[in-house]
This record gives sequence, structure tokens and C-alpha cells, in this order.
Amino acid sequence: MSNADQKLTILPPGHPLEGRVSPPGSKSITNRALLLAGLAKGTSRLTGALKSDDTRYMADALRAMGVTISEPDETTFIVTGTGKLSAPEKPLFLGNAGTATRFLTAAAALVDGTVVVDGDQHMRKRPIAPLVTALRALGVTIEAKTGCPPVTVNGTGDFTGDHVTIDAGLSSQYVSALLMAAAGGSRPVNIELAGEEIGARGYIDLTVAAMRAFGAKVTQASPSVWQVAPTGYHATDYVIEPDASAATYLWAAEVLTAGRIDLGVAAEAFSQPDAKSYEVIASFPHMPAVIDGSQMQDAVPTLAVLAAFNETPVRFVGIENLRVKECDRIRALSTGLSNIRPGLAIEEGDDLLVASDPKLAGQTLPADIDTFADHRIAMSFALAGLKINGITILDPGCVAKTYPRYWDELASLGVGLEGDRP
Ligand SMILES: O=C(O)C1=C[C@@H](OP(=O)(O)O)[C@@H](O)[C@H](O)C1
Ligand SMILES: C=C(OP(=O)(O)O)C(=O)O
Repeated sequence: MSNADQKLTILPPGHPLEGRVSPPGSKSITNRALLLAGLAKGTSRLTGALKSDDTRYMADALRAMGVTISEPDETTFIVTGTGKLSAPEKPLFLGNAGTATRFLTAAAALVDGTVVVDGDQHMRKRPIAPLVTALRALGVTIEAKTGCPPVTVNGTGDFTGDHVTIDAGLSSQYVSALLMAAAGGSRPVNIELAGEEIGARGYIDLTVAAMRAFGAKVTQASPSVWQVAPTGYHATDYVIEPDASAATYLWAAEVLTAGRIDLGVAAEAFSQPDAKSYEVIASFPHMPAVIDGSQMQDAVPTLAVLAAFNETPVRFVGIENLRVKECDRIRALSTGLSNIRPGLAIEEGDDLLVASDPKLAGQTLPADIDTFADHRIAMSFALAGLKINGITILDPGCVAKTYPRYWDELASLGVGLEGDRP
């Protein structure tokens, strides 16, 4: 049986979920730290790291470009760079890891030679044209025929331009990618946002913080302009905080079952954007009528499934770019929720309206949830299975993208799982 044919049915526990579950390391921070350590000369020790599909793709791509990476335990990478990435022999295959794909596309300009950045069939539908255009403006010879991966970068090891304007409407990762690569060139570079606002600005803050930890000098000249000095990076030891997006499932499981799950870390301690969702989750079953998802995008699937059990309906706005994530998440959420109960969610343009029905809890409503190979759709719909009998998650193994132990952690809290446990 292929992974995609596997099915896992969640058995509602019928009791509050209680216990201790530590979320894994942050995907976003792990993939930034791996890249920056790989660009640095010397040895960096990254602790608290995530080991999952997305970070394995990043680590293996860096290995293919001459970086030595060892893994002494489940949460540590020891990274030794030479201060220069070398051209890989084969295309870099990055699965559906958006961070690895975008970050390495820009970093490939620092390689003297050809780098092909490619991914799986889902990644090949995720836009990268704005980043390609921006890199061209910095003098990089680069092509992405379809506007999505594969991308061919013929780098010279440097940039010839010193100012670039980037349209980050589809993804903040384009800005992060340019910022991190810019410090590896031989001249200062100004990076300017095309529009005033940007979804998930908090991810840019994460990037700048990680760059500074590895010795870069980044100045915010205005809310939409960053100046990056050509410092290169210093090897350093770096502690990675737990993943805030992974934490959202545990926070939601706690409020849905009126339980008590100890994550070992307070919501206020996270520097990642999705931690903002804690307040909304804690307001359950009185969630706000309108939730702006633009600054906590990866938490929206969690919030949308939770909203189905809220006292009153919830409209999600500011979520347009959920259509170009691992799958079209607006569609996956409206389809999955309506599969549980017709009309439970509808799309209005790029808004998602969740009708809400507290009486769903305790019912038997058999539904096979198509996850579209998207880890967040699998993990969020499992939450519905905590309260409704008959929720079956298709392709449950897709959680390996960012949270390989997810099913084990639910089981450790006393949730019954029937079927193909990955
Ligand atoms: O920079 C990052 O680490 C991320 C940025 C966000 O993506 P977009 O900027 O594409 O919205 C987020 O959805 C993704 O999971 C991680
Ligand atoms: C959007 C996501 O991932 P990425 O863009 O890094 O593939 C995510 O993890 O929800």
C-alpha cells in the first residue's frame, strides 16, 4: 500500500486530554539556522532542532553543496561549513519544503556554478517567479520556465546589483531568502518591499534575528527597506525554540477537551508568528466573529477546525496566500468541513466562513478527510476527531513534513487511533 492510500481513524477520547507533550523544534528556525551555519566558515552546533522531512531536505541539499553535517542525537545538527557552497552534482530535490526551496534558490547565487532547485509535484505548483525576478535584478542568471520550480541558477558566487524590490504578496519567504543570501555577497544590498504590507511579517523578523545570531549586520531603514552588509556569517552555537505552529494543535486539543496539556513552554515565550493564535484559541468557545489570519497563517487550519465547535460563526480574512501553500488550504478546509456536515464551511472569495455548531460534539459523522498531502490539514482535522465519531484522516503520514511524532503524541495523551498508524 502506498502512503497516500493509508487511513487513520481518530477515536474521540471521551475525557479531557491531560499530560506533557513537548512540541518539536521550529521548522522555520531550523531551516534558517541550517542554511546560515552552512554558509559560515567553521562549526556550528544547532540544538533543539526539528528533524523532519523539511529539515532533512535542507540538510541533505547543504551536504550536496559541500557542507558537513552530523546528527549526534534526535535534536542536534553539527554543521561545518567552508564559508562557500559548492555546485552540487545533481539537482537539489526539496520535496514540498517551501522554506528550503526559496532559501536555497537565493543562496544558489553564492555558488560559482549551476544549481538546479527542484521539488515534488506539489512544490512544482508553488510560485517562485517573484524571487526569480528579484534575483535577476541583482545580476543573477536564473530561470524558472513555469514560474514554479524547477529553477536553474547559474551563479557566479556574487551579486552585481545592490538594490532590489521584491513583491512578497504570495510569500514572505522570498524576502527571507534574499536577506539571508545578501550577506554572503561582496557589496551591501538594499532589499525593498514592493507593497506596504506583507503577510506574516513576523517571519522576516525571525530571519533577521537568525542572521544577527550568525554575525550579519542588517539594518531596517524603513518598515519596507532592509540594508544588509556583506559580512558573511560566523559559525555559532544556536538554540532553536519549539515550533509554534505545532503547538497550536496541542493548545486546540486542550481547549476542545477541556483538558490540561503541558507543553513545557509558555505561549508568550515563542518568537514565531503563529504564537499569536494562542489568544484566539484560549477564547474558545467564544472566538471572535472575524479572524485576520494574515499574521498567523499556518495556524488558520487549526483555528478553522476549532471554529466548527465554537458558539458562533467565524469568518477568516487575510488568508489569500493559503491558496499557494502545500495545497489550496482554503479549499481543503471548506471541503473537509463540509464533508463532516454539509454547509459547515463555505468560501466567499478568498475568505473562509465557518458556520460553527457546538452540537457537533458527541455525534457520529463518518467522514474521510482528504488531506491533499498537507500536514496541516491532517493535523487540524484530527482535532475534529477528538469530538466527533468517524473522522478518518487520509494519508496520515504526511505529518512527517514538520511533526513526525504527531500521532504518537496524541496516542500518549490517550487518543485511540485505528488503522494505518505511520
Ligand atoms: O519563513 C518561514 O519560515 C515561513 C513563512 C510562511 O510562508 P509564506 O511566507 O510563504 O506565507 C509560513 O507559511 C511557512 O510555513 C514558513
Ligand atoms: C506553508 C508551510 O510550509 P512551507 O511553505 O515551508 O512549505 C507550512 O508549514 O504550513
